[in-house]
Amino acid sequence: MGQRIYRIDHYLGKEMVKNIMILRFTNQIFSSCWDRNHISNVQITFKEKIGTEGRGGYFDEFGIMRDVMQNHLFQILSLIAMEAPASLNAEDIRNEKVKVLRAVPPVVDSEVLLGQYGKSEDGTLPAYLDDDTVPKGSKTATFAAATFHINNPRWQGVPFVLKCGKALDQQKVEVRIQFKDMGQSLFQKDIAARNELVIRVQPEEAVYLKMTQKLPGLGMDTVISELDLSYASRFTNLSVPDAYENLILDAIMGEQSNFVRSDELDEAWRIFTPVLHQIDRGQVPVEIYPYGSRGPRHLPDFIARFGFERHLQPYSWPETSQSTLTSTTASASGADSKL
Ligand SMILES: NC(=O)C1=CN([C@@H]2O[C@H](COP(=O)(O)OP(=O)(O)OC[C@H]3O[C@@H](n4cnc5c(N)ncnc54)[C@H](OP(=O)(O)O)[C@@H]3O)[C@@H](O)[C@H]2O)C=CC1
Ligand SMILES: O=C1O[C@H](COP(=O)(O)O)[C@@H](O)[C@H](O)[C@H]1O
Repeated sequence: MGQRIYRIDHYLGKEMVKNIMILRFTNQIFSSCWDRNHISNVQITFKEKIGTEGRGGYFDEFGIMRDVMQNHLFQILSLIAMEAPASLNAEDIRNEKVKVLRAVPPVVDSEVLLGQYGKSEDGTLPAYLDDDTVPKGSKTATFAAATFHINNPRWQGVPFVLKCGKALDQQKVEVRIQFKDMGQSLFQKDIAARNELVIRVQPEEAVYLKMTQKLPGLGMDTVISELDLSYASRFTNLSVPDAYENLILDAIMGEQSNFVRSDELDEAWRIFTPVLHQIDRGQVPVEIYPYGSRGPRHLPDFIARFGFERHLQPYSWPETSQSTLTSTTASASGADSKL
């Protein structure tokens, strides 16, 4: 075996990424349903509101798949999908991450959707090609969605959809685990929405579990609600360290579990390289999307193709609890609340 090198990936220093192993391996409620029998699909999403804004020269050589997906999002995928390591030792953790990546076949072009941002709908925000540092006529993707399959007993048949893009409608990084339908007819599907576990990496770290409840009142109406752990309200006297703060401390302490080992990188490149070469040769179409939108027009169809279902009932989250109960339930049911 050649000499192993270790690479920094600042996403491994983020608080909520470090929380993934704890969430998975200390909570029976999640540990026991973390598999193909319970989970329909997993979405790992990175969205930035700003475009390249003068950094296009650097970005254009690589594109969004190399810039964000192959590294940051793939590290998150490994932590979500790996088996429990034998110990918390750095090598044991990375052995499991490599093992799960070895079960992932190379991504194929028919399961990739690319986009490049154009001007905003109202024409006020610039297109990628308006960035002076971007080569004229560049076809580099600023948005990518791609689906990965893990051929092992835990994950066979569960698509992992990774999405990342610049100049979108929102700023967020999250993992959204969508559970399967209940599979019974006591309550109709339109009122028994799928459970979703959302791990919001940033901004405002949170873990929430979306679930169906009875809407308070005399009837049997339902509402999509959430079990919510928002860091800012739960841990009022603690601060969340910056990713680099965590990693610099790890480096000083000789703690290597949050650094990427070279064989993990080899596996990630094995999975990405064939399609990246096709993209570099211009063989994968790149759709223009407006600055500030959700991304390419075909995105909803793309994620639906891999099993993601939006709730049929609208969902709204009360920023402050109690006093908003009336308006939340009213908007969720679409009915006039009598509370
Ligand atoms: N603790 C907290 O701070 C909590 C905050 N909230 C907030 O409440 C809001 C709503 O919650 P959320 O769980 O996101 O619920 P939503 O019901 O809004 O679901 C969002 C999901 O639906 C997708 N989606 C959005 N629009 C479309 C569309 N037109 N077609 C297909 N898919 C679509 C999103 O994709 P994409 O990701 O690509 O946009 C995302 O995966 C969020 O702002 C959230 O942060 C909720 C619960 C707890
Ligand atoms: O490595 C990179 O990450 C940033 C996003 O990092 P974040 O900590 O702000 O989420 C991204 O903007 C940049 O293009 C990429 O090179």
